[in-house]
Amino acid sequence: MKDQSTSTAAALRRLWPYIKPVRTPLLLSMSATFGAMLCGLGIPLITQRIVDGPIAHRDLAALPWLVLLVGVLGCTEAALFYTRRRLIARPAAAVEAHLRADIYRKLQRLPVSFHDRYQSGQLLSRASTDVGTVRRWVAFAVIFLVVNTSIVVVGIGVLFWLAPALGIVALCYTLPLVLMSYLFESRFKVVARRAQDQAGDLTTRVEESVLGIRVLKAFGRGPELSRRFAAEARELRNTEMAKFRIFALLWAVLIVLPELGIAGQLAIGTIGIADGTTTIGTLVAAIAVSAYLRWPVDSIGWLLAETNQTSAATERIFEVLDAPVTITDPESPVPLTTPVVGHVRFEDVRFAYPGADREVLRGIDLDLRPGETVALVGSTGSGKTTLTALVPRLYDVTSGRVTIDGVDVRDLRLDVLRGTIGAAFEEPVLFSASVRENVALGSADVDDSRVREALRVARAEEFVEALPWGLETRIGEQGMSLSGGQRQRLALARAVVGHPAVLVLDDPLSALDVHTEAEVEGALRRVLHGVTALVVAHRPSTVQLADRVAMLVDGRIAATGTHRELLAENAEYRRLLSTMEEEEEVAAR
Ligand SMILES: Nc1ncnc2c1ncn2[C@@H]1O[C@H](COP(=O)(O)OP(=O)(O)OP(=O)(O)O)[C@@H](O)[C@H]1O
Repeated sequence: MKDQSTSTAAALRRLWPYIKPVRTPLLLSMSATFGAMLCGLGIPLITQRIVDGPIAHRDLAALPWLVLLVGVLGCTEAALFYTRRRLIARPAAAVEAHLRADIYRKLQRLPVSFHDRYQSGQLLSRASTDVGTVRRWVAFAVIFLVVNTSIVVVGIGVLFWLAPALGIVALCYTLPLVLMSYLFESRFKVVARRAQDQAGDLTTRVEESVLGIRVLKAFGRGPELSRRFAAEARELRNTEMAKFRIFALLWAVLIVLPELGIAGQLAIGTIGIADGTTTIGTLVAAIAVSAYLRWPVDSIGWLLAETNQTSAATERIFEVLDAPVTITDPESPVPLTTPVVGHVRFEDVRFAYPGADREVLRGIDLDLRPGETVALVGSTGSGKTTLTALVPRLYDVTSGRVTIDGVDVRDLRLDVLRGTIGAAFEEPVLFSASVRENVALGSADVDDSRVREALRVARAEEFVEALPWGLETRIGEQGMSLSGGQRQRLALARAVVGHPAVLVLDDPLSALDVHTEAEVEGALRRVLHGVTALVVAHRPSTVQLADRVAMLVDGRIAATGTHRELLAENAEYRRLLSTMEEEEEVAAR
């Protein structure tokens, strides 16, 4: 139990940098709550005075003052509770906003290898559900945990002051109750974490199904996926049920023990009255105090469970915030001489994905002369995409180096490197934003004329102008649907908008029909003009656009040369090309 409370406390301590800036309103809110609860606790004591004074002596002289005092205490209690709410809203929202911003910023900085490891649903639930859990804890649970525990201590002190025997009875049920709630909350923490993970998995499943709805429909996999989803949802339900069972047991204990305690106090108090050692007013006050303490005592178990859930959420949030950012700016960046020439070299480059025991690239030497377009071909899984990803440092080489104009890409500031390179990927991702924003994403500080120029180069200007709001038309998931070719051309425009010296393109012609391919090919021809480009080619037509071809076999460059040279001299290249042609024919059918 000790270990667990230590780890809960350690996890929650991590929140201190977020809570520190709002500690003053938080403490004021806590004090207001404590003051309000003290007012509530004062009312039974006045009741004692009324019972033992005006009622016992049938003398109403003091009654108006005592009643007025009850009224004043009641109003103060209400005013303080109001103040608590007013004070806490802003700091709790600030903690939530600060955490969320940090997670988002960190997710942007984390390398692609981190995102490979985590499912997007898991990350989404950390940035939304877990952060929400922390906000609720700051706004409510932590305040009431401190205040209610203090009020229980003060209340039991009052009972001892009224009649020690009644105080002992209260202690007898309060201590086991707190102990039991500790036991239950430790079980609850494990189940709560499992439920959070399962909810994350379920979110991923929904997200994937929505994003891949075309594939699922095309292959008629909907019913099967629904069955799998139902099975996972059932698992989550079972975990939630286990959570509720633990909670139900906790509540049963929370109810039965105080009731038994009040029964004991009634018995002992009544005997005291019969003996003349206690007054009726004292017994009434003691029962009222015990009744008033019911909620604070009952709530401790629940608040501890909330605290545990928050600690689990905090651990998950910090798994992201603590993840190492492995691809960073160098300590002493080397500048690129301007204008950038765009001479790209791969020198004995080796690469293995993190955690993989097999190297994907095993000693790549490739020289891309300034302004040259090199097509990268190779059988599926030979490492073409991986090789292109090393240029903008989406991954870092395991050994060897990639240079631009003689400078190792790891010695360049990341913004300089990525400003020098334009990239487009096999799947042209569009964001829910206007055409202009989607294209301008390719470079910082581009104006409309640059966006239009990029659209012109990528042969996208005409269809963009035909969109209902032109450049302002919202596209992406929540906007207008575009055809495959239109998406590819926007992705190309995005790649060239910053006038990059180097382009890395992961087959921008794949997955296009013949007509669209011709359109994008035209665009590509213009895009490639005057820049150094490394283009992954899955189709013979892409190969034709290149000055030179490099063939990847088994993690090494097996041959380089012009398309004609390789066709004439290299049997393996001929074989590869005919496979590519066959695949293209199958795709066209
Ligand atoms: N994120 C990743 N983590 C671990 N292994 C990966 C990752 N991405 C790719 N791989 C593996 O690295 C190898 C090379 O993949 P890569 O995508 O670079 O090949 P490719 O030549 O571009 O293939 P294709 O022509 O099918 O697009 C494959 O065996 C693949 O399974």
